[in-house]
Amino acid sequence: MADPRARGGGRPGGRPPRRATVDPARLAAYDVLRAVRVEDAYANLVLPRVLRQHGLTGRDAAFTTELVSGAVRRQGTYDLVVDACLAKPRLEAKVRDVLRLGVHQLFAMRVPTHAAISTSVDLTRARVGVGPAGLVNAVLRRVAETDHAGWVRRLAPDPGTDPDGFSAVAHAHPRWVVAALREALAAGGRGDELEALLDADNAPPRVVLVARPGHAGVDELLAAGGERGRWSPHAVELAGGEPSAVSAVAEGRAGVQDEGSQLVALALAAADTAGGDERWLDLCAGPGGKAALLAALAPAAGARLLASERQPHRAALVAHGTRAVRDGLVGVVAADGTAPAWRPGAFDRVLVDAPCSGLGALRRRPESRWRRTADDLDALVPLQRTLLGSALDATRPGGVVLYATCSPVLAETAGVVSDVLAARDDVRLEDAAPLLPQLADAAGPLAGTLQLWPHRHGTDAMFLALLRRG
Ligand SMILES: C[S@@+](CC[C@H](N)C(=O)[O-])C[C@H]1O[C@@H](n2cnc3c(N)ncnc32)[C@H](O)[C@@H]1O
Repeated sequence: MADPRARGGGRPGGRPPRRATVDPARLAAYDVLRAVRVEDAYANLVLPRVLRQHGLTGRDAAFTTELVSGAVRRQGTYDLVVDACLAKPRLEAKVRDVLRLGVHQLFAMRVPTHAAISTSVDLTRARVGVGPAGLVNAVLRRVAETDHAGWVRRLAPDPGTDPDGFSAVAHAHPRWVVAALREALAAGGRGDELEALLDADNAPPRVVLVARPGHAGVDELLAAGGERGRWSPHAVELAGGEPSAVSAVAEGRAGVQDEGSQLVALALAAADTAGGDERWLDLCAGPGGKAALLAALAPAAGARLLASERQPHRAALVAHGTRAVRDGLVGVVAADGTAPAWRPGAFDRVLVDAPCSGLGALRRRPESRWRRTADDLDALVPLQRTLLGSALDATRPGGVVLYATCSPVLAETAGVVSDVLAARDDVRLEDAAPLLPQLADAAGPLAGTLQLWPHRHGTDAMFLALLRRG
């Protein structure tokens, strides 16, 4: 990753100037971390705005993006390292932000040690004040005495006696997340893949576009520079650049969508529905990626989609995201899926892309692993059960419901499906594998369900279960 200071900011011989001004790439990175901390912002949402404010493009924008993503994603481990270098454990939050950015440059960005330290000191002066500059200098000098692996050896528990504790430090995931992912992998017979999964969570995902059928073709997207996706016939992995610069994306005929999410919509559309097939429902549609793909697919089946979402502002996002595929839409409504406004049995096929912990999408949401807690499941799982039950009620006999989560956590996947099946005698679980014959190695925790994995499929860890009303 190119360091902006390496291009004209330093003196010949590599020594940094004593009174350098801070480069905009690092100022921008700090500003994003501050927004994440103070405003509870999502790094990936706030980043484009901050890049624009600082006039950053190309390699400088890429530097800032990696700096932010890495520092936020690995903050748990970086904080341990920083704390081990402090005489007193208390640290002002602003200073911690600067140190997280400094540590990421030292450990993961191949920024020369002197540049990582001196720019962090300058950043402290510029954004925090002169006072803590000496502390930042001293801490980063200590951090730089050994590399990431050395610090993990020094700080992590023994992997033999505490494997989850070791992985939590080595791969910067909260311990409860490590335990939940280990359990989910083991349920599919993949207990030995934990390290690979945690590594994949720490690698920034490539940007994948979807060409919405009938409105854009894959060839049109390939012309923008990229290659075909691995699993979805509508996917193109963008080689680089801003997706919104692709005209089909700007016009809503294409969109940014992980292949796992594309497969969820494709699986629902591929299911056999004995009898009529005109009325499709997306019960939890916001912000609308899957609704847009379903609405693009529906006309070919002679169907139209109702997109429903509880939160009005997210329903508005669905309306915007589906503007180019309106011929496949009945409409977009803001409605609580647990108290439906439609009559029972009104739909032929229904998607429940349930609100979930999101632990399958950690690659693209750097801060989310540190915000979620195990207690979140206490509210999510009952809601997921209710939404799935409500979706089944909305489906006519013979129709299908696809239940999906962007989480592999067993309570949210196998647990919810098993509970709902046990509570009803008018539903059966069917084999979802034939819906996506191109997919390999995706057996889920219950027979017939599918589980995608970032380290295996290069997608988010989507879970899919196909249920049919009897
Ligand atoms: C995982 S997201 C759906 C993502 C969406 N399918 C897509 O592809 O863009 C879950 C959504 O469910 C919504 N939601 C939460 N509770 C709901 C409820 N009771 N009824 C309907 N939607 C709900 C959330 O606001 C959120 O937008």
